[in-house]
Amino acid sequence: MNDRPAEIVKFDNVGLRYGTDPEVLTDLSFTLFPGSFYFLTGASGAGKTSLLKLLYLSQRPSRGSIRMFGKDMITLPRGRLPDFRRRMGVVFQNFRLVPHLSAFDNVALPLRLAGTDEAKVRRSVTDMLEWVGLSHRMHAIPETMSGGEQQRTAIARAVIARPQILIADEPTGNVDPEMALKLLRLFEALNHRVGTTVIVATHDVHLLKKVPESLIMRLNKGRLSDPTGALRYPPAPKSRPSVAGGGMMGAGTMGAGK
Ligand SMILES: Nc1ncnc2c1ncn2[C@@H]1O[C@H](COP(=O)(O)OP(=O)(O)OP(=O)(O)O)[C@@H](O)[C@H]1O
Repeated sequence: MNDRPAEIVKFDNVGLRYGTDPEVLTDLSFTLFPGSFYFLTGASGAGKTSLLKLLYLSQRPSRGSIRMFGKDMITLPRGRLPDFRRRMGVVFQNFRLVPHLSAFDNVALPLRLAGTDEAKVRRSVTDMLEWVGLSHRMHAIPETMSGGEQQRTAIARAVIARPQILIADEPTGNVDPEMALKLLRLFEALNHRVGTTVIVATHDVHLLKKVPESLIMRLNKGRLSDPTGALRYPPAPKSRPSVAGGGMMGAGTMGAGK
């Protein structure tokens, strides 16, 4: 009935150093549960981006154990990484949109890479761009788009393939407070309606209050300030209504536009 693992991420005594430098992440042990909403916070240089890189598998830890989706990521052969990356949506701090592709083609990328039928790609991407309030900008290339439009395109691309986990690095760093709130509502909608686990790194403490049910992980110089991991931990994931049929694609707008 439910093929999701009880936990989506489990770190045990993870450490990370770059080259021969001192560790930038030390003794990280925590669990992320499916369907929960996490903020990762801490001062600049605390290690937020480094922790997210471990999560989206672009960096291997120097020590410790990382399990994701019920599998050991440390011993996973490199060739299997793409399978696992496909389950993740990543919003990078600097968007990383493909500069010569339109908003439409950027958002379509994950579906096309997965070999999705083109008619379905067209339908899904059109729906998704509507969902993020960008129908009128679908043919625009990134350099002609505002920061907020690029950010929403990046978010649409991250969620189009309905990832099991959304990993977002300072996703509101480049937009005004009104847009920041709008984007946060998009993440909440994804979390509520699709059941995606969300982790958002931010140093903006005001954002934390905007999602009352979120769980807060605080990094301090590479350590989680609560040694047990995420603060205000849930004993178990909250149950979410199951998503039938089109799920997010069929959900119409989710408050992204106005
Ligand atoms: N590729 C790298 N090589 C060497 N050191 C690095 C590398 N990436 C990050 N660091 C160092 O690791 C530490 C943590 O950096 P990280 O970018 O993870 O922090 P952060 O909390 O995301 O900071 P910010 O909020 O400013 O983005 C910093 O001291 C940084 O200089």
